[in-house]
Amino acid sequence: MAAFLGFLNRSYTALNPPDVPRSTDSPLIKFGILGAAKIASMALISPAKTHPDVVVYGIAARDLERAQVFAKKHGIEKAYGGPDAYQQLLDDPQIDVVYNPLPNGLHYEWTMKALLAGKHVLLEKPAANTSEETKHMFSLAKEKGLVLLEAFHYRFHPVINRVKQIIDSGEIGKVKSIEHLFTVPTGLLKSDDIRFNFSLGGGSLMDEGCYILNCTRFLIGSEPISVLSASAQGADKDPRVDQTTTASLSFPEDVTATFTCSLGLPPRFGFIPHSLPKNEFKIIGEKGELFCTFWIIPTFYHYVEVTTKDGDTTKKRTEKVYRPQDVESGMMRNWMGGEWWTTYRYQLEAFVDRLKGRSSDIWISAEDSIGNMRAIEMIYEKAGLPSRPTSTFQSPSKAQ
Ligand SMILES: NC(=O)C1=CN([C@@H]2O[C@H](COP(=O)(O)OP(=O)(O)OC[C@H]3O[C@@H](n4cnc5c(N)ncnc54)[C@H](OP(=O)(O)O)[C@@H]3O)[C@@H](O)[C@H]2O)C=CC1
Ligand SMILES: O=C1OC[C@@H](O)[C@H](O)[C@H]1O
Repeated sequence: MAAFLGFLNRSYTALNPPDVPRSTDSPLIKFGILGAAKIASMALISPAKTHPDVVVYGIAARDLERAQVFAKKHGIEKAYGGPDAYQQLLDDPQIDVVYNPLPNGLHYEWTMKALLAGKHVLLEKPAANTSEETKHMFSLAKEKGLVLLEAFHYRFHPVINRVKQIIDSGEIGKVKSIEHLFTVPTGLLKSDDIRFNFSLGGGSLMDEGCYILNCTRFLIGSEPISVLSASAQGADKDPRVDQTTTASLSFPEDVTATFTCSLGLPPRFGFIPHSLPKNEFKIIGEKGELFCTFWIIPTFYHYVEVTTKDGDTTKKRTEKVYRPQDVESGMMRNWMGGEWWTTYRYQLEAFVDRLKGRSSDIWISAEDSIGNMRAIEMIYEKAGLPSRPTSTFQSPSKAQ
């Protein structure tokens, strides 16, 4: 009962966060959003309400009415609409930071344009369609002295840092393998969803696989050496779009990572439907195992189960980690946070810290983002699928 009430309390507050007073010490950091994307509310607008230094100031949509409706709904001051709306938002001197939740295939063009306009960028995952594009974006950000972050929000939540801490402590022994599942049942996503559009950077590997690869590389602490096997089931409308991908990767020190990601997992035995999305991993070590579920939305629900064997004795314990202080000693010692803080709220805290020149020890570096896209490309190649198309945008910048 207490657990259920805790779940209700956390979920309610996470979805209806208290509006905190704006800071009067320094000018507010003004965010502008490119596109009235579904994820914008959860990933930025809601977290911004509880950050005293931040305001979401502008929204640009291809359709003016859409921008205005979105602005009214979320209390956003400025709405840009029409074919030039995105560039108009970038040209607004009031805006300090651009949030880019456009379809993956447009990440590169609009992040480059935002950086060229002198804006910091919070960029949705995956960073771009290719690793080359990812490299160019980070080179330009560096050249301009701007903050660019690929929004792998889960990395800023205490639970994944606690998992990393358990692994690094040696409690389950040397890691031998890691198995991931990140799937949604068939029918949850409509066939016209951007995730099924090849030129917009669709595919399960781009959408959910990018998280799996980022998490695996983080937990193992190295880059994959090779792809041992990879197979993809193409979507009905376009076989180049992987509806489901299964792959196995080899990492240094004989670690193997296996995963399945899916934008619509077909029914078991052809007729028993999967009712729930899955988001979980199991790490097998020489002395035990660690299982973690719903690491992508841990505020709402998750648990970590650690099983260790000592001779004939098996010990099992379950942890739930919502607060920075639950990550014993180290990494999150000085972090703000709370049980209802979402992954996105923790991410915004770290992003603003960077903008203010305070470097947090949890971050997604340029190398991390580039390495992730490389891993995606390696898997597509092994599965016999093309990488998602390169953008036609030509950057005038020398930082290539
Ligand atoms: N961090 C997270 O937890 C999540 C991240 N994402 C990522 O965020 C991004 C957006 O996802 P999501 O919010 O689900 O997507 P939506 O389809 O809701 O939003 C995409 C936006 O892109 C704009 N757009 C511009 N050009 C096109 C085009 N040719 N076709 C379609 N849309 C276009 C539209 O803006 P306009 O209003 O101008 O028409 C639209 O609002 C993706 O990169 C995805 O991977 C998605 C979900 C969760
Ligand atoms: O970023 C995301 O997180 C959750 C997924 O189910 C979704 O498709 C993806 O875009």
